[in-house]
Amino acid sequence: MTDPQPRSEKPSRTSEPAMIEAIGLCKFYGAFAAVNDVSFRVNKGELVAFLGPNGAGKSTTMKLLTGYLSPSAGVARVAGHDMATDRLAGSEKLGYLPENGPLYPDMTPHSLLEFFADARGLTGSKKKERIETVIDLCILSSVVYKPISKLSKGFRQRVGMAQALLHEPDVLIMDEPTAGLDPNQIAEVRRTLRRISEEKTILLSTHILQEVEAIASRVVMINEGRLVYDGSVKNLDADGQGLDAAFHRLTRASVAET
Ligand SMILES: Nc1ncnc2c1ncn2[C@@H]1O[C@H](COP(=O)(O)OP(=O)(O)OP(=O)(O)O)[C@@H](O)[C@H]1O
Repeated sequence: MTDPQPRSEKPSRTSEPAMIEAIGLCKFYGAFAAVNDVSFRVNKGELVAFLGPNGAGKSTTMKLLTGYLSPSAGVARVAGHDMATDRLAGSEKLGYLPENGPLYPDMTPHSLLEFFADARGLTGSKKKERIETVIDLCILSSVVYKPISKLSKGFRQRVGMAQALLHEPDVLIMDEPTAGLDPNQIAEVRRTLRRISEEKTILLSTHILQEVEAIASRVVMINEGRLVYDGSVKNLDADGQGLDAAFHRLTRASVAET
């Protein structure tokens, strides 16, 4: 089988420590491999886009990295902590925005943030200050006392982001933070991401290739559970045909071989 991986360019921050590491990660459901021997790292300060078609295994990989699922084989590390054996320590450094945003639709953004602040052990003035900071950062002040169930998808995503940022994590893993948003909301989420990416290490999955060009420094791509690209955005489009064409080529490779 030919190797469709043009891993031709080194990430720009190779000297920085790895904050997210997937090492030979596998997740099997019966005989089906949702994630198959996936290895990559995200170094401190990088914003890496995680791409792949529907069903490629992005959410499963992210759940393995966050310790939400345990791997069938391999190791997931966040800030050096093995998420299978040292999840609590890793979780202190990690903010996670799951695919469908925050739960608890009957709560308001404020009560949800209070709930998570309590769960994170934040108290007193620190708790108040962190809640105010993430409300400002994610531009939530106009909806802070409305039930989450009544908020637009864009605001719900931002509530999820605020929750993920509450404990000042160094690392963010975000599963499709712009899914289902209109162009204005996407622009707003992008601005928020740019603001926070100055200080954080971020892995985010997306289907939107323009998103990648707009915000990411590097791309990791999977297809049918396997890594098919790990390199710069620039190199992904080395032949000048555009990112759509590159995505198509890389994610059709294994289909063509079967
Ligand atoms: N609990 C499960 N049991 C069996 N199969 C599963 C389970 N969870 C996921 N899968 C399968 O694993 C594969 C990868 O799913 P995953 O949700 O990780 O893909 P994805 O890349 O995030 O897709 P999308 O872009 O549509 O969200 C899919 O074929 C999915 O049906």
